[in-house]
Amino acid sequence: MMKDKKDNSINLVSPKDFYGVAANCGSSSLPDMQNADSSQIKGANVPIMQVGMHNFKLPLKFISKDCEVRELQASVTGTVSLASNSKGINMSRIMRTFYDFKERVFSPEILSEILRAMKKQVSTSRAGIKISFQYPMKQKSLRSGLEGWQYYDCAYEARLDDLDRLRRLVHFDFVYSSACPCSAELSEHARINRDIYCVPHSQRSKVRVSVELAKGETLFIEDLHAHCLNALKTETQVMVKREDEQAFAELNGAYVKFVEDAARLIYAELDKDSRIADFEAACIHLESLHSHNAVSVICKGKPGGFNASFNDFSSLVC
Ligand SMILES: Nc1nc2c(ncn2[C@@H]2O[C@H](COP(=O)(O)OP(=O)(O)OP(=O)(O)O)[C@@H](O)[C@H]2O)c(=O)[nH]1
Repeated sequence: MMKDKKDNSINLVSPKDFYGVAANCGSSSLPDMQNADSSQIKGANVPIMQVGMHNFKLPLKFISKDCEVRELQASVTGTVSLASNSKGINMSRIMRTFYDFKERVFSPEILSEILRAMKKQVSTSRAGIKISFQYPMKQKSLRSGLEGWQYYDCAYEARLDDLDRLRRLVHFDFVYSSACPCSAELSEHARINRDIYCVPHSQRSKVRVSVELAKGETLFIEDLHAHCLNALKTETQVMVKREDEQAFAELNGAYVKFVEDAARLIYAELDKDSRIADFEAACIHLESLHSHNAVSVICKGKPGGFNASFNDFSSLVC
């Protein structure tokens, strides 16, 4: 629809003309504000650390440890650096570059190819990408022999810096039950000394494990799940009959844990895996005793790696 300047009437552009105009224009003859000269920069003419797209969604293929390919919904965030004197980036090129890979099977390995293509297409010195997805795994019940699907919040992340150094990270959330060791002791004390029956407090808890892969190494989601289960034992259950519930109660009795214990148990597990160059684990226990949560963060402490910078845990609440 175009406004006729003379008599203020509105000219309706016919569909033929509309597409004709569009076909003749092409984006090359359209204004290109993102590539305007530095006189068009508003505010301070300084570099920008990250600029790009957050949370665009598309179906992607992921491969399991037993080589099964699954199509899952993914949410992608891709950003690049922007130098001073540059007004803006060609924003669509981040998504268009990513779409060039959309038929590929995704694992941490492919991210470096995508980042190199992003740096080239957007002519930038740094690039970063994070692909978040929910990964399904079958969980066997503790005693009844049944099974059910459990979904895990995961993400593959990678960054390519100015010197083309690559960091590849895998993030994995593991939800578990934490029975309090102090409450367990106090309950036993009341039973033995005053014949009082008590139930120690326990609560749903979560650990977000972020691991940096060693150069040339890979890790499957199933590997991180195995590490968390070996460390914490009391994963929340899917298919539960009474015999499974009794088994779960026994498991919690055998593996009581403070939020400090959870962090150190995960540390001990991840520290053994040579495929992991660095890691951070953030734990949150949604306390049923308190009106607040108990939290902890632990990291391997590789120089220049995760430094357990202050975590406000807001993104961790189950
Ligand atoms: N840089 C930038 N672009 C934005 C922003 N918000 C919306 N856009 C739009 O992103 C759209 C796509 O940008 P481009 O990738 O440059 O589109 P294009 O110029 O047709 O793509 P090329 O042909 O690759 O140059 C443009 O219409 C921008 O106006 C923003 O905050 N920053």
